[in-house]
Amino acid sequence: MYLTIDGIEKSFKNEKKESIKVLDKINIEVEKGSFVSIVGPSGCGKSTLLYLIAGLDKADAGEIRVAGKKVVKPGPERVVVFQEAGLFPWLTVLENVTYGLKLKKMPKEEAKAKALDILKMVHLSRYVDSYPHQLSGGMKQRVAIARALVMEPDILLMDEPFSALDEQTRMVLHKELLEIWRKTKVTIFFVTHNIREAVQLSEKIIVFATRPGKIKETISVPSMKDGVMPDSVTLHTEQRVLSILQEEIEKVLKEEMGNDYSFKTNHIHRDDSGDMGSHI
Ligand SMILES: Nc1ncnc2c1ncn2[C@@H]1O[C@H](COP(=O)(O)OP(=O)(O)OP(=O)(O)O)[C@@H](O)[C@H]1O
Repeated sequence: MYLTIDGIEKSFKNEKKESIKVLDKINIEVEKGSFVSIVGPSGCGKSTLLYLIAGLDKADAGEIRVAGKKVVKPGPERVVVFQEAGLFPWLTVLENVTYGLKLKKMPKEEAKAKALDILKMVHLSRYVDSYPHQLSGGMKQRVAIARALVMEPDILLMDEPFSALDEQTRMVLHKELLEIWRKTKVTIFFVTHNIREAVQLSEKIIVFATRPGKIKETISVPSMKDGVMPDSVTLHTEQRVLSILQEEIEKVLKEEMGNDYSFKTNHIHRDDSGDMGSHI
């Protein structure tokens, strides 16, 4: 297996200094070149798991391996694309994308050629000399994806990369990300609270239970041989994920609202964008 998450556990201290278990015995195996999403209620530990894979945080127990190597610290072979593009405002698009290659001491011309190739893939060839403030949110996120891909990572970790974008831009970026994924065959681990996004993008969806976060169910998304998934398949898969999550969302609501909890299961719907409101 390309990514192996073996018995991962993680706790954090809350305001009262009590230790709260956030991730409990997480075991996941991801094949090379696959596209896996994690969905689950807000606070179930999706980002925490992603940071552990990135090496940005350390687990209390268990082990993570990517391409056979044990994860002990952050590295360019496990890049993260966050919700905020986080570009350097004083650098142009091209300079932002070549920044990591410069640190790797790649010759300037080689780095430039590589960056231009990737920028073409994300349809930003016309904007190489622009500065981040001159770009839309979607374009900034494309630069962030290009900056990650130029490092030729073993795995691309994406933490709600499109959740700040409007629906139309998100759709365009979904299409582009799938094109990139098919072209580069990069392994993608994608965290989202948007069920439809997970269904449209990934081959496998890992549904998390919450408090503590653990795997509730793993769903394979029917493959799209011609690249286009019929609406009926999307809706059916979304509905399956939603029904698995319903119990978890109710658990969160009950805990947060105590005796005031009066929701009925049929009051929990996703909105038209596939989002689940503030509880997922
Ligand atoms: N550094 C930290 N210190 C203390 N608690 C933390 C820390 N990081 C995360 N937590 C807690 O761990 C839990 C899981 O957080 P995490 O961000 O991983 O959840 P999530 O599923 O990604 O949520 P969301 O969908 O809202 O982003 C939350 O209760 C959060 O408050």
